[in-house]
Amino acid sequence: MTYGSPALRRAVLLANQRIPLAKLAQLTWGNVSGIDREAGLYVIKPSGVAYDDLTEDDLVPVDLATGKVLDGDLRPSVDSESHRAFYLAWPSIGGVTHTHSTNAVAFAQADLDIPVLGTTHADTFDGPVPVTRGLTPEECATDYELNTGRVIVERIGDDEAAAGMPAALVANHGPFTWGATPMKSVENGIILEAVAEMAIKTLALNPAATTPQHLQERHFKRKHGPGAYYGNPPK
Ligand SMILES: O=C(CO)[C@@H](O)[C@H](O)COP(=O)(O)O
Repeated sequence: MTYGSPALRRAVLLANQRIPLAKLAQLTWGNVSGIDREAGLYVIKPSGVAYDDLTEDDLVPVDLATGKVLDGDLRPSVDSESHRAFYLAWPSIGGVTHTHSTNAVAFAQADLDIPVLGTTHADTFDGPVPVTRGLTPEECATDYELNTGRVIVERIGDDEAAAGMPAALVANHGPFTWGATPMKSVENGIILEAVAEMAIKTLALNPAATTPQHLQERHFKRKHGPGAYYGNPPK
């Protein structure tokens, strides 16, 4: 029995192959998954496999409820449990991406939210892209990857909030992004890296740079619809 439809496997393969094309990761420092909620599973990039060598058959099917591998000899990405935490928390998402893209990781390592410094950011993210709290020693010692996902869910909030803020930075680690499809989650990773680089350059030119709230909201609602959620969960 093959777990995960050919269409899902194709979508997840193409999304993973977009990571090196968009220069979001060195080596295999990134992974994408996609979910089939009816089947109660998601498929994810296998751990350590080069993007160039990746095939649809290599993708690892994982049981959503238990996190157990359903078939095959390859290990799922080490971040599988983080992906699973998002699928369990947010029913609307269909894909998750994790990368180590340089500028987003710089903000995660600096323990800084990515501020809204222009409409490029506001078009996609409804406020500053948050950095999470650090994991406690206990959270690091047990269920590390699941707890990594949990601190993001804790910081972002419910399904509606996750739609308005499809990204977060894990403190001292790096970005996770999500979306309605696997490819959308990668595209949100591409946008995140772009606005992180723009923010670093903007703040280097003018440390006092800001964007008026009314302009931020206009652009976010223009992109997401007038009724779209706006207002990143308060710290
Ligand atoms: O976050 C990390 C390591 O810090 C991971 O994303 C790895 O960089 C990729 O691991 P695999 O997906 O190959 O297991």
